[in-house]
Amino acid sequence: MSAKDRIAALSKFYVSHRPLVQRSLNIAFALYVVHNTYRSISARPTQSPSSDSAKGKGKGKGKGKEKDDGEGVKKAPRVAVDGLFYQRLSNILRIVIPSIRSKEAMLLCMHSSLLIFRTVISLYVAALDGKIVASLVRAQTGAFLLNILKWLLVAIPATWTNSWLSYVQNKLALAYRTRLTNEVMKQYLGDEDDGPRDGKVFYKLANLDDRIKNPDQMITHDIQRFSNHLAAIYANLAKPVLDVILYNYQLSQNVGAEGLVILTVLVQASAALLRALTPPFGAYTALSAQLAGSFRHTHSRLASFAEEIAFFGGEETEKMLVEREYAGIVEHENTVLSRRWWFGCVEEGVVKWLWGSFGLCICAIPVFFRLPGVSSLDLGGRTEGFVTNRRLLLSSSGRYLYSFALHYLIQFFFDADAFGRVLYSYKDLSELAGYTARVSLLLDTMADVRKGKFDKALVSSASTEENAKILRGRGQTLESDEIHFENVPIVTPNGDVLLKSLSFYVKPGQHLLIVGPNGCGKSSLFRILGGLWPVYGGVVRKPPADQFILIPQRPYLSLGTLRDQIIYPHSRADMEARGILDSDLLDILAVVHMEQIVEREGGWDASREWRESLSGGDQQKIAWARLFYHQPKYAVLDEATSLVPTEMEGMMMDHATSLGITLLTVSHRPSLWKYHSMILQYDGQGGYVFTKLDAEKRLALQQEKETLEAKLLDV
Ligand SMILES: Nc1ncnc2c1ncn2[C@@H]1O[C@H](COP(=O)(O)OP(=O)(O)OP(=O)(O)O)[C@@H](O)[C@H]1O
Repeated sequence: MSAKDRIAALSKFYVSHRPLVQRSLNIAFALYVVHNTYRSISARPTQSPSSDSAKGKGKGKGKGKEKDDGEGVKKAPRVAVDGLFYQRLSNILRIVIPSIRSKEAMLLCMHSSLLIFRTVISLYVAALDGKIVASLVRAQTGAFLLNILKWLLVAIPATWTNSWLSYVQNKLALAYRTRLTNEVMKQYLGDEDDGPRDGKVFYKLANLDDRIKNPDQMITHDIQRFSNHLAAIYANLAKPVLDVILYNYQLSQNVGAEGLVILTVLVQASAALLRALTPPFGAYTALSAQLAGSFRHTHSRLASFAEEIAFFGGEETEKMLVEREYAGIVEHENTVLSRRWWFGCVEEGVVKWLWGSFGLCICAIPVFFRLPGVSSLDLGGRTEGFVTNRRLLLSSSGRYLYSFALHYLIQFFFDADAFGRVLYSYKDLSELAGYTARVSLLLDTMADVRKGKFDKALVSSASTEENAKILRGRGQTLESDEIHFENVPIVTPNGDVLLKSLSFYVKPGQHLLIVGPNGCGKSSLFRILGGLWPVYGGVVRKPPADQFILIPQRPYLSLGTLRDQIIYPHSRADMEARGILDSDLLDILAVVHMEQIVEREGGWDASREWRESLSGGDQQKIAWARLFYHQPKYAVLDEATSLVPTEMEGMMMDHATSLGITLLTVSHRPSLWKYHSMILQYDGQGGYVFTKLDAEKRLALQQEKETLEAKLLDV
C-alpha cells in the first residue's frame, strides 16, 4: 500500500469516526479545564519569607523604595497573585461574607443571576444580529421587520440588566466596605460587646509597632479601594468564565473540536510572550497606596502643627519634606505610567489585533472548508453564521469577548502558575492583590498587637545580656484599690531599659510627687499604669482604668461642643443619667475661673476646634474642670499646671483633694510640694528613691542649696 493510499484510508477512517473523535476531544478538553481550574484556584504553599525578600530585592526600584519609605521598614508585604494572596483573600472574605444567609451573599447571588441573564441576552442578540443580516442579504422584508421588532423588544431587559448590574455591584462594594470597616474599628478602638476596652490597639499600633505607618489611610482609603476592587473582580472573572463556556460550545458547534486544538496552539505561543512582559501591577498598587499615605501624613502633620512651624519659620523645611514625598509619588507614578503605556501597546496588539485575526480565521473555517457532517449553506446562511460568530466575539460591554475567551483558554491550557498572569483580569486581580496585602497587613498587625506581639526596631542596649533578659520577661497586672508597683522594670517600646526594677505604692489620700530629670521615665510610669505599655516584670496592682484621669501638659480637646470638652468621654446622655445639669457644669467652671467662657463662646452647644481657639492655660483649666466633673479616685497630673498662675494652681489642687481625689503629680514647681505626702525621685541614671515627703524640710534644704550655690559662684 502506497503512502497516498495510506493517507486516504486514514482520512476515510477519520471522517467515518469523526463524531467519536469530536466527543473524545470535547471530553478531554472539559477534563483539562476542570483540572487546571482546580489547580489555579487552590492555594499553593507559600514560599518562605527569606525567599520572598530575595525575590522582592530582585524586582528593582519599586521594591527598594518600599523598603526605604515604609510601612514595611523591616518586612514589606509581598504582593503577587499567588497562594499567599488567595490565603489572605479567603481570610478577608470570611469577614465580608460571614454566612451564606448574609446580605452580602444574597447580593452576590443576585449579581450572579444578573450576569447569567446578561450573557443569555448577549447570545440571543448575537443570533438575532445574524438573522437580521441574513434577511437583508436574502432581501426578505417581512423577516427583516420582524427581527427589528425583536431587537427593540430585547433592548428592554438588556438595558434593565446592565443598570441593575452596576447598582448591585456598587451595593456589594459598600456592603463589603461596611463589614470591613466595622471589623477594623472593633479591633482598633475596641468593642463594647467584647467587655472592657483595654486593647488600646490604636495607641499600640502607632507607638509599640513599626509595621503600620498610617492606619488612618488604610482604614479610610485602602479598605474602600479593596471593597470596590473585590466587587468588580467578581464580575470581571465570572463574566469571562461564563462567556468561555458559551464560546467553546458555539465554537465546537461551528468549527469542530479541531478548532479548539488549533486555537490552543496559536494562543499558547502569543500568551507566552505576554506572560513574560506583564509588569508586577500588584506591587505597583501597594506601593502607590503607601506613598499616597505618607504624602497625606506629611500634610496632616503640617496642618496639625501649623502654629509651631509658623513660629519657627519652618516653612522651607516642611516644604522640602512635602516635596520629597511628592517627588517619590511622581517618580513611582511615572514608572508605572510608562510601563502601563508599553504594556498597553503589546496587550492591544496581541489581544485585539492578533487574536482578532485568529478569531476571524476560525470563523472562516466553515466557509472555506466543508466540515464532515455539516450540510453546505447558501450565501444568507453563511452570512448569518459569520455575523453571529463575530458578534459573539465582541462582548456587549465593548470589550472583546473573544479576548476574554482566549484569555481563559490560556489560563486553562497553561500550567497553574499562569493563572491570572495575563491581561485584563490579571491587572484587576493583581491590583486587588495590592489592596488585599494592605488590608491584611492592617488586620494581621492589629491581631498581633492585641496578643501583645510587637515588631519594633530595638535600641542597641536592648541586646545586652541583662536587658535582653528583662525584655523576655512578662509581669502581672492585678486589680486593686491601691496603686502598687513591685519590682516593675520601666522599658520603652524600643527596648530601652530606663529602670531595671521599680517599687512604690500610692494609697488613697497619699498624694505622690514624681520628680527627676528629662527623659528618665516619669511619664512612662503612667503609660504602664494606663495599660499602654507592656509590663515586663514584677507585679502592678492598680484600680481599673475608669478610676484614673490623666491631665497632661497639653490636654486633649475632642471634636464637639463646649460641654463635650468638660464631660469627655461622656456623652450628654451619660451626663444627664448622672443627674448633672449644665448649671452644675457652670459651677465647675467657676472653680477654675472659666465661667465666662460659656457666654463668650456662644453657649454650651458651641462647637469649634477648641485646641486652636483656647489658650494653653485655658486648655489646662478645662482639663481640670473635666477632672472635677468625673471625680475619679486617682488623678495623674503630668505638668498639668505648668501654664496656670500659682494661686490658681493652689486652688485647683485644694479642690481636687477636697473631692477625695488622690494625686500622682509630675511637676518641677516647688510650690506644689506641700500638697503631697510621698515622693518618687528618679536620679536619671537608672536609680530612684521612694520616700515620705516633708515639704517644709525639703523647701528649707532647697533654699539652703540655692544659697550655697550662689556663694560658690561668688567664690
Ligand atoms: N512611644 C515611644 N516609643 C519609644 N520611646 C519612647 C516612647 N515614648 C517615650 N519614649 C522614650 O522613653 C523615655 C522616657 O520618656 P518619658 O516621657 O517617660 O520621660 P519623662 O521622664 O516624662 O521626661 P520629661 O520630663 O521630659 O517629660 C525617653 O527616652 C523617650 O524617648
